[in-house]
Amino acid sequence: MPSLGRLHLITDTRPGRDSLAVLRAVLPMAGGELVVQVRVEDTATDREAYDLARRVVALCTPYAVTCLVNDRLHVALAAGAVGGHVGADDLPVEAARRVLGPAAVLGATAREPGSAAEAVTAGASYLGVGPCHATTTKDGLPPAIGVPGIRAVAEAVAVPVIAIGGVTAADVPELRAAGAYGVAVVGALSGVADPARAAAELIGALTC
Ligand SMILES: Cc1ncc(COP(=O)(O)OP(=O)(O)O)c(N)n1
Ligand SMILES: Cc1nc(C(=O)O)sc1CCOP(=O)(O)O
Ligand SMILES: [Mg+2]
Repeated sequence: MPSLGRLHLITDTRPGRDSLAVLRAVLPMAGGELVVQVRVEDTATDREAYDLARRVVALCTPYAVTCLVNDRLHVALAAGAVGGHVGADDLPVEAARRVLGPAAVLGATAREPGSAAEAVTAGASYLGVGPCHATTTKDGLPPAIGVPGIRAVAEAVAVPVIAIGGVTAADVPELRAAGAYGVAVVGALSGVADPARAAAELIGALTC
């Protein structure tokens, strides 16, 4: 598996957001620490997901930035992404690994140590763990697990733990101390006045 970046930028396709503008701003300063996850609303068509993923892959390739696709692994393969991310409502991790193949990056969502260990056994190369804090970006999430919840999972697995859910640069020192390898964010980069500066702050905190 290619080495994994520590800052995962998840595309924000909510109305009024411009995920490609955010990406264009962040890419030139992010270097190898950036991973971009193409995530579209459940109501988006596969064609819309594919078109966005193709554009994201095209933007990421000159910077050698890893591009993943959330949920829709056929879109990941078709668009030339390096891998995908699955959760409880998506293909099981073991099936996702079969679809993507042994070399792909495969992320899985885990919210507690037991399912985290199972996901790793089934073939996950990293875990997205959360929600760390409350967030308005996504509906229907369980209660926040906080830094202790992130620590519990990080102590249970040997793959990178990516903390997600309401994460900001200010949270990063505590998350790293708890064993998180990196963070995945939507709001901390989308909808801020200066995404490049926000990304620099996050990467600085993740790599110091
Ligand atoms: C890095 C990362 N962690 C968790 C998630 C959430 O995935 P999932 O539980 O499948 O929910 P959706 O994102 O599909 O709504 C993620 N996407 N990325
Ligand atoms: C897409 C997603 N999944 C989560 C989970 O806990 O599974 S939290 C989340 C949204 C993350 O956005 P923000 O950084 O704006 O809080
Ligand atoms: Mg999912």
